[in-house]
Amino acid sequence: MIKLNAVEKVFRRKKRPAVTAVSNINLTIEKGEIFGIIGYSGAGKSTLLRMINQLEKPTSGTVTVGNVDFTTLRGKQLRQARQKIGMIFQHFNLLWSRTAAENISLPLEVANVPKAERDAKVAELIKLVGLEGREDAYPAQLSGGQKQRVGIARALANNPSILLCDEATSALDPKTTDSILQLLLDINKRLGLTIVLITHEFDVIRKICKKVAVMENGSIVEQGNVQQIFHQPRHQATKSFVKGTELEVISK
Ligand SMILES: Nc1ncnc2c1ncn2[C@@H]1O[C@H](COP(=O)(O)OP(=O)(O)OP(=O)(O)O)[C@@H](O)[C@H]1O
Repeated sequence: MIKLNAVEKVFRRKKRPAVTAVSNINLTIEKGEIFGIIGYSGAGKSTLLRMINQLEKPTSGTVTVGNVDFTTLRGKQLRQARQKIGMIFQHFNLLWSRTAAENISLPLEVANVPKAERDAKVAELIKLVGLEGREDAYPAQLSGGQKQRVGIARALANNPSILLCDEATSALDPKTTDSILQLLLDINKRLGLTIVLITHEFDVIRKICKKVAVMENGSIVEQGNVQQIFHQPRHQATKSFVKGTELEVISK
């Protein structure tokens, strides 16, 4: 379980006014759940997501993962705890000089996993994300969807229990988006992984998420079950996200 308690993030800048990116967030994400956070640009979604794995330190409040208060962790302890949280990105963040297999292997190298074990794990992950035959391709030779599959495999290398997705399908066309969402759903079911995703598209939310939080100006303005929010949006921001979305779901 992930629990955010009264979390706030203020960016203080030299000679310019401070920015409150996130204020007083209280959020509980259950183990094994696919949880979506939706909001327009600047709402504070990325900052909130990055506070879960402490890429951003909250200015105040606590972030608890399992029974561990992540906000108190530093150095080696934090690096070890972070291995249980994988992350994928809108622009994939792959190393262009490494093949697909070498990109996936990277976190295992960092964790000092012996070569034979690394190779076996990479082969297993390549299969899991459907990239058989593309192991030796460089990112420049892969489609957007294939690049994101490499990103997902790399994020899963250290057997995390949580996957954070930062606008993971925003750079992809609708068909490829669906195939990546289907893959995330498969992984969630097969591995029991908790998935937290941020997006500005309600389509993404309704296709795979069970619960959703709507953000505006750094705050959560509405949250709950996706179906319920889809049928009865209360806040103006939620209404505008829901408008125009059809009720069609990838087999959950
Ligand atoms: N490092 C930073 N320094 C100063 N301000 C920041 C920093 N990071 C984010 N902000 C500000 O915090 C607010 C929230 O940004 P954030 O990126 O979390 O929003 P978002 O909802 O993810 O939007 P987007 O999808 O455009 O990234 C914005 O006003 C942004 O300019």
